[in-house]
Amino acid sequence: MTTAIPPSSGRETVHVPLGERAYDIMIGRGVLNEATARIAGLAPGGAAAIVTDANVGALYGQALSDALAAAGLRTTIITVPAGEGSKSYPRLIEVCEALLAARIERGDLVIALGGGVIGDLAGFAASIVRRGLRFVQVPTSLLAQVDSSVGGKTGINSAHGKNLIGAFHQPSLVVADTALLDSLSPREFRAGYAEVVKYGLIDDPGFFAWCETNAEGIFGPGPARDHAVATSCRAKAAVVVRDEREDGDRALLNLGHTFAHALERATGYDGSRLVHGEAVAVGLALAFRFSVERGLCPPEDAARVAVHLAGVALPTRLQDVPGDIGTADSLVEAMAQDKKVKRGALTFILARGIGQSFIARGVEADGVRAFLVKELAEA
Ligand SMILES: NC(=O)c1ccc[n+]([C@@H]2O[C@H](COP(=O)([O-])OP(=O)(O)OC[C@H]3O[C@@H](n4cnc5c(N)ncnc54)[C@H](O)[C@@H]3O)[C@@H](O)[C@H]2O)c1
Ligand SMILES: O=C(O)C(=O)C[C@@H](O)[C@H](O)[C@H](O)COP(=O)(O)O
Ligand SMILES: [Zn+2]
Repeated sequence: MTTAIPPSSGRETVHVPLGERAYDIMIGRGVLNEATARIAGLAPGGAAAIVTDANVGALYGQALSDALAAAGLRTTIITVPAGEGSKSYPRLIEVCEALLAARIERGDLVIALGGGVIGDLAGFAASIVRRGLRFVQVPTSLLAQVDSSVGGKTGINSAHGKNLIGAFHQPSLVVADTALLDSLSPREFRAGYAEVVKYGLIDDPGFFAWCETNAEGIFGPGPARDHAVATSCRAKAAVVVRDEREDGDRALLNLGHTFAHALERATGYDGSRLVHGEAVAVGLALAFRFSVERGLCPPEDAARVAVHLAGVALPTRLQDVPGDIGTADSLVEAMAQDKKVKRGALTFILARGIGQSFIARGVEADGVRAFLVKELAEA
């Protein structure tokens, strides 16, 4: 069933001031409708290749293609299977070849229409085809609207680990139409919510408290949802502008991710067991408990984080991940490929409390292993 693009209502624009790579994030219910003219204006008389997955393409692909064609662009739709498995070498080759076959030129556009998988895959393809095509992010999952569509990290997975092959390539525009989230499954909505909560935990305790009070509203189609998306985008944009290529502060956005990525690798990127946002939820809870164990964080704060995440039915313990996730040794082994590793030493994002996260370099693997042994032994 094809779903029409909803009519426009209230909206907000967050600007990402990155010099010649600056762009806007348009946010709100129905904002895609009015954005099509703006997208077409980026490549007048040119072409747009819409890269999407089978689920999102069936819902919104044709409507977006028709709207862009009406605005004057020649359009092509490139569809890959839904799910993390598409962040792979074979799918990357497929998308690159399809872009070339469609004669997408340097002045044309790649449109990533989908969740974070599509944004990462299409963005990476855009960064390498003809040595760089411009791309527009049209994020359709909560996770993509609050996180992955902003900041220019693109890439695919390797058997060695998450996102190990990729490039920084900023989009030219991000269009986050919150009405598109109406068709997202409750499980995927929850997963995206973990990345929303992350911003509060990094440095905004007031936002975390607001999430605790407003979770129900955020999960529904109303102003709380739009506020959560806009606040998240503002928070991410501020960090990215300070440190575009993760030489320092940007690593804070990786709160929970050293654990999360190890778990995703341990589950073979099998979304039926664990999707990224769920892995992040476990990772956030672990990062806070690890911080408590190291005497950094009050136990009440770690408990509050876990209670909130579990309260919206997100996993918070290693035991919540279905199936075999290996041992403390194999998880630590996976962490050795983390991109934050420096001279072989692990880097973690730890916390002195809710909203007081910091970058901890040189964390000994033995301490992490002992912590994981203890966590795995919990009933
Ligand atoms: N680049 C970054 O900065 C960054 C940030 C966070 C996460 N990520 C990456 O993002 C990926 C996860 O993204 P995700 O959670 O969006 O997963 P996803 O792209 O797999 O989307 C989740 C599922 O929801 C479906 N879907 C998406 N939008 C829909 C809609 N509007 N209606 C119905 N179904 C819809 C998809 O088809 C898919 O089955 C991971 O690979 C993660 O590593 C990247
Ligand atoms: O944008 C960032 O920077 C992030 O860390 C956001 C994360 O939510 C996201 O999952 C990102 O892809 C992880 O980055 P990575 O460099 O660890 O792969
Ligand atoms: Zn993430």
